Amino acid sequence: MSFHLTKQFHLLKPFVQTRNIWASKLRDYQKDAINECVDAIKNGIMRIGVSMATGGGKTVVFSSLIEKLSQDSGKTDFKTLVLVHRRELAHQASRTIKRSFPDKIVQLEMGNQHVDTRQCDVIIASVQSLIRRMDKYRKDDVDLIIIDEAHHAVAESYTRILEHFDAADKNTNIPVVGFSATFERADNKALSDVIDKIVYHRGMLDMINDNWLCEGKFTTIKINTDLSKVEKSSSTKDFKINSLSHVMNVPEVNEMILLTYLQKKKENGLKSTLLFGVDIAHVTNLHELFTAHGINSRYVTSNTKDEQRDTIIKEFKEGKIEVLMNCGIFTEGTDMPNIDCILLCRPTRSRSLLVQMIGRGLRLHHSKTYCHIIDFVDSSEVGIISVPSLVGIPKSQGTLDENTLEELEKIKEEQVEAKRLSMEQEAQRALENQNIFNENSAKFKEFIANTDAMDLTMTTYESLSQFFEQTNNPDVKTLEGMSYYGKEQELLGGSKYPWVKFNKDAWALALQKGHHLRVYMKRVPDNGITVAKYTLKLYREIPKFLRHDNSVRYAVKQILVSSDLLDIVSKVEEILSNLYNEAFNISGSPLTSISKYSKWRRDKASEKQVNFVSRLLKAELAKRQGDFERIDSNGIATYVKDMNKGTASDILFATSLAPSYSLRKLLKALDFKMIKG
Ligand SMILES: Nc1ncnc2c1ncn2[C@@H]1O[C@H](COP(=O)(O)OP(=O)(O)OP(=O)(O)O)[C@@H](O)[C@H]1O
Repeated sequence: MSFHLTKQFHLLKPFVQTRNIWASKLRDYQKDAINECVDAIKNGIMRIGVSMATGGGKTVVFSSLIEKLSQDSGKTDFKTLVLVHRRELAHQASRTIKRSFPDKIVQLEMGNQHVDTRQCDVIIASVQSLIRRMDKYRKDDVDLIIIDEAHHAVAESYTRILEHFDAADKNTNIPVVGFSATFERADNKALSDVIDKIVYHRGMLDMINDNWLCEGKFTTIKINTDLSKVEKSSSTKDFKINSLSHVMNVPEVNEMILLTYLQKKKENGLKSTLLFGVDIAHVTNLHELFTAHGINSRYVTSNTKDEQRDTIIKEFKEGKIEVLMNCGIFTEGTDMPNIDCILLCRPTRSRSLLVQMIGRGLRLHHSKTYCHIIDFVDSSEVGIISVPSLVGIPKSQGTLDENTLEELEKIKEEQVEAKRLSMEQEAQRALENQNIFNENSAKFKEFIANTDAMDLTMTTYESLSQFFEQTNNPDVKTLEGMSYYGKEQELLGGSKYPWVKFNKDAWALALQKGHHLRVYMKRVPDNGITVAKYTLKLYREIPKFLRHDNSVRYAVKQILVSSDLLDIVSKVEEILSNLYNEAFNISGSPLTSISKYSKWRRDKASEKQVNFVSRLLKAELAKRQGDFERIDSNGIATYVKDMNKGTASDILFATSLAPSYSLRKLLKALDFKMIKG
């Protein structure tokens, strides 16, 4: 009985308005959608999808598509199966087809209604009923299958039905056309088991811009709940209703919903509000609360009898009910265009559910300019599809208040732009860092090469007098016969460079950018006597981004070991001139800048330095109260007040290497000074 369109697709003609009473009224985009379907089928793409925002008139479109394909088939007994998954959708489809094509025989396969296959043009079947009555149908009984709200079509029951009619794969001979507002969020892989191509898409914003849908104003209200612990269903991944109800159906949240409604009603003169609650208990509690505050509200749940439900819907449409509450009933296929406010009190992780809920309010109606959509979101927003996330705003920046979809799109664009900018900046920074890295590692390599070279080209002074001649050190003669300590004081402490003693047998000289030289003295036995052995080391501070391990701050290079401090000192001279001229790429004669006699060192210490040194000294004094007799915080204050920049930077440098030693020494010196008066 089935008419195999694939064999006759060339017979399909572009859609033209025919005898249907709606045809003259079909909107342009609806005609386009029909033509796209016809074209695809003509080209042998038999399992197709039409994506159209809620309220776009999918029922109207598929009614006309049925008529079109039926006419083109030339068959007098062309039969269409429309698959729906809920009562409202079945009735809506039935109404629309009958109204559009009054001479078509439309029958329902649902509940206690049964189709007479011999004399029916359109079978509207609820999936749940049809699956139990499949024996009644032969596989070629139908010529076209329409799936309403096709994002559900991946469910097993749909597949079984499609298999029964030999329409479960792309080689099907009969077209399968799915309609949905939310294809994009369905599991693509799974959806592709049922649909091969989405041939037409028209989104919510396009429809609003073209005035086919009413503008929404979105407000988010943060409520003090934590949904992160709410259990999730393993199949739908949405919150489990029981668990969600525990968190949402609490007096504080319900009161917040009431107060928000009252406030918005006052501001906007709301007349017809649709509220989505979590479960029957939630809706009942809210109903009680709203009624107690004089609000004319009713509710519909799965327990409400069909007749009663129809009466409530009728009264609501007539404006007799202010707030209509429901849980899971009015999500799809509800056509109540007068809705001017939606209270989303049922947080969801399902994008399609949110789209469907919002869609109820966006139908055009003479009584409203906007539909106010109020979204109650928890503070964590973990995985919740809230209104901002719906339009691609990852996480709402604060809350929304009366934002239109267009504004939300702008917010999204701004965020995308900000993200793009920050990515660009990051890329730029990364590039700069890379350059610095390259430059630094080049410098570092060069530096290492230079220090190696220095080692090789090091001038070894044959004698002290040769050193004195070459360094013009006037103090030379007094060194003879001095103790280690005396020599150190003379050659390092008395040097023209600001060496600091940062530990008992250790001195350091700051170079630049954290790089410094250190001289360590070790007493070693030599032919029965103890002699000093000095080691000169270069500490090169590793740039932070080059550090593999945060505890390793310096690259250390041993430069010279000698028992003669003068060797060390002359080597230092050489290193300094090499370093400052080459490795650090400083032109001119920068050596004076680290000289103890540089002018900058005599300037008064900055306030920051004064405060910092003062804090360090006071903290050290507090730790070692008993060690000093006279020095106190007043003494410290007097000392730091007159401190110059050179001294301050020496103290800070020494304490950066060994925090306590130099502070203790300084306190001791100050204490001594105080005793002396
Ligand atoms: N061409 C048209 N002329 C007049 N009214 C139309 C037209 N198309 C759609 N409508 C009306 O727009 C409303 C929404 O249509 P319909 O219910 O078919 O949309 P839908 O896309 O199926 O929505 P939902 O996804 O919410 O079920 C209905 O009231 C319908 O009568």
